[in-house]
Amino acid sequence: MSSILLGCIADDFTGATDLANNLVRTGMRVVQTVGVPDESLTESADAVVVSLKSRTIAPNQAVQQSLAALAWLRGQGAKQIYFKYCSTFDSTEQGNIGPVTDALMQALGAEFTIATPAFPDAGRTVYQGYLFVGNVLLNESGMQDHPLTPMRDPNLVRVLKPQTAHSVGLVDYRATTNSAAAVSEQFEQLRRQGVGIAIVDAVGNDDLLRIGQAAADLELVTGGSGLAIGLPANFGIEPNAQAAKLPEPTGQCAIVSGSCSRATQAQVANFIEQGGTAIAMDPVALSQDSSRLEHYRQQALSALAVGPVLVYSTTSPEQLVKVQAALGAMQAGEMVEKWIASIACSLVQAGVGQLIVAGGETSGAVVQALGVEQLRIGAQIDPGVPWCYGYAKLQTRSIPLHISLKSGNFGAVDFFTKAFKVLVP
Ligand SMILES: Nc1ncnc2c1ncn2[C@@H]1O[C@H](COP(=O)(O)OP(=O)(O)O)[C@@H](O)[C@H]1O
Ligand SMILES: O=C(O)[C@@H](O)C(=O)COP(=O)(O)O
Repeated sequence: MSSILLGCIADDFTGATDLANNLVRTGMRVVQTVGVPDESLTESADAVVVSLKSRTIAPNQAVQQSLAALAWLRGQGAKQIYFKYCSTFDSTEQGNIGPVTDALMQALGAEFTIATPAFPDAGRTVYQGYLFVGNVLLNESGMQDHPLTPMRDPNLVRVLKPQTAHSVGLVDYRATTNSAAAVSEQFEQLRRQGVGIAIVDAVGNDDLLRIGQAAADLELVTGGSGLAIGLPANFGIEPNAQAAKLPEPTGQCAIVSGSCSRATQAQVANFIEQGGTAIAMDPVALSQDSSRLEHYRQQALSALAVGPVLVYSTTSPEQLVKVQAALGAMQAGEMVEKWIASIACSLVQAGVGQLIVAGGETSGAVVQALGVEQLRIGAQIDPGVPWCYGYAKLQTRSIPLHISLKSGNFGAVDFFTKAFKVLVP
């Protein structure tokens, strides 16, 4: 097996498919693994994205898992390492963006790296170090109400500083809108000043291409998935339509959603408006009476024959606050993830062959419960969200499955209906 070029570590599962999607679109052959594989890669690939579920776990565990992923990727010959986190810089006060970046830098002997969450195709831009989502600042975008990582400061230099032992700097738009040479020059200047991590402005894809070119010699790059569009060219790779071909879809269609992001809320509402069958979970009632889970499961299984069924815990910020007050934020998150994962497994066992999962944490829980080990990346549905293909390993069965892991804030309002149409051959 030939060596891989780019080794990627993603802090959640939707983020991993988002990155894999951008790499495939720029011509790389990509394998996405679920967790760190036990064995060497068995197929040829230009890049491997190791999906972790490390965004909101304790920093020391996130570091440990990321270093294990790094060791495996280096074992596959990776020439450059890419740490992928959310384009909305999702982190708690402790991390995990800072601690994981520090640990990877140390392990790689890297004195300098970049932090580039910008993803203009999905409306995430960075200007003077301030992160915008669409036309509003990060802290006005709904991310201030995120269940696990509320983002209340849009200034990324300020957000990153308390999370890292390195000095944090900024490469601003004057360099990134100018030329790759100007960006390289800024990298050098900051490095000389003792800066270890530079937030990098980017408002358009051309900026990302220049940043990518300037980053060719960095051992480690970090960011959202947008940065990926500028990297394959450094390895002489060009776009190639064949890279996104998947087998034909089979089975019934279902959606499970534990995402409380604004975009998902609108997508759930739209699915219901269009007449789709939707089953709402009530976490507080469920925590008091576990038999409700069986009730939801039976409802979902009976509805499958009629058309795509949606099972969701998606709720408004006001409701979320109430549930979290009753159950605790992290505890509620874990319980809901477990319940949704359990229903997803039943749906797949009952014949669902096309499954959409909304929410990064939720996707991690579902993919792990399904026993999926590896995913191939197919056509993009909306920016940042492709269809993927893999095998669920449930009891003794290996079940082929098309699965789409939708980041909370990604996707058009009709995503839950449109996605299945994209898959039709
Ligand atoms: N109704 C709810 N009450 C409390 N927590 C919830 C509820 N619905 C979902 N959650 C939790 O909120 C978190 C959502 O995170 P995630 O799946 O990454 O989606 P997103 O980031 O789009 O909101 C998960 O841990 C999920 O279990
Ligand atoms: O970079 C992004 O925005 C996504 O790839 C991502 O990581 C989103 O996470 P969730 O909103 O938790 O799905």
